[in-house]
Amino acid sequence: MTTPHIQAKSDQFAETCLLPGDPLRAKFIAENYLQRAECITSTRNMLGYSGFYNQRPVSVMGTGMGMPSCMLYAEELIKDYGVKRLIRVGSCGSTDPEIGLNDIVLAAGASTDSNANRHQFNGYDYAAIADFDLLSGAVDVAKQQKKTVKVGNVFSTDSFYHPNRKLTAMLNRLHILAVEMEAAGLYSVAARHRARALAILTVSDDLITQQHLSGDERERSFDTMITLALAVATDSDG
Ligand SMILES: O=P(O)(O)O[C@H]1O[C@H](CO)[C@@H](O)[C@H]1O
Ligand SMILES: O=c1cc[nH]c(=O)[nH]1
Repeated sequence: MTTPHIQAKSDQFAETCLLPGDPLRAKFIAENYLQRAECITSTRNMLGYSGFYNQRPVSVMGTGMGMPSCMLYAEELIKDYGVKRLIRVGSCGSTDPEIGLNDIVLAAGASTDSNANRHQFNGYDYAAIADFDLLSGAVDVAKQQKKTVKVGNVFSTDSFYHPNRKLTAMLNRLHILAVEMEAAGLYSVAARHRARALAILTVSDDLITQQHLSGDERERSFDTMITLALAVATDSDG
């Protein structure tokens, strides 16, 4: 069975899927990290692949930018393709002076300026949180791999170019570590379907010092995050 947005056959996705916003980052991961990777969907150029890492099946698919796009793909992957673990591998802007370019943030929770979760929750405020097992698994794997990660709250925004000029300072006051555009929506979709989700993020923009990675680096670097996420994805306890 296909969906309007995914042309893969129903059995072609692994139970664990990495989800970068950028479909070309999905291609980069598939071609450089997976064994026997096969492109299984390209509808709207939203590339998705399945292959193996450490002999275990894993998929990777782009979600596009922003919550509406990410939530749509997450919903179809879970409901129509049986994906059970969704690990976002995204870029983010750091809002904490202790966190700089290329640092890794694990989004334990995701605050938001979006109404996307209120639509599902009668207008109430939903506390969007990562799956605890995936999160604690990622912390353990990071320790094994001797990688430093920061764990905390992030801010999922609908506006990359945010109208609030004081946003960074406001988020820092509430100890929010970074800004991105999908985690809050991904977490609510996963929770609604009793799937597991975690956002692992790499800092591409230091919003305090105004240092930025290039577009090419956002597509083709991030080895620290990718190898962490793949180890979590293929963890035998998963
Ligand atoms: O690098 P990705 O995963 O796309 O994530 C971040 O980058 C995009 C904005 O440049 C948004 O999707 C944001 O969440
Ligand atoms: O949403 C995002 C992603 C990367 N960098 C940002 O500043 N914001």
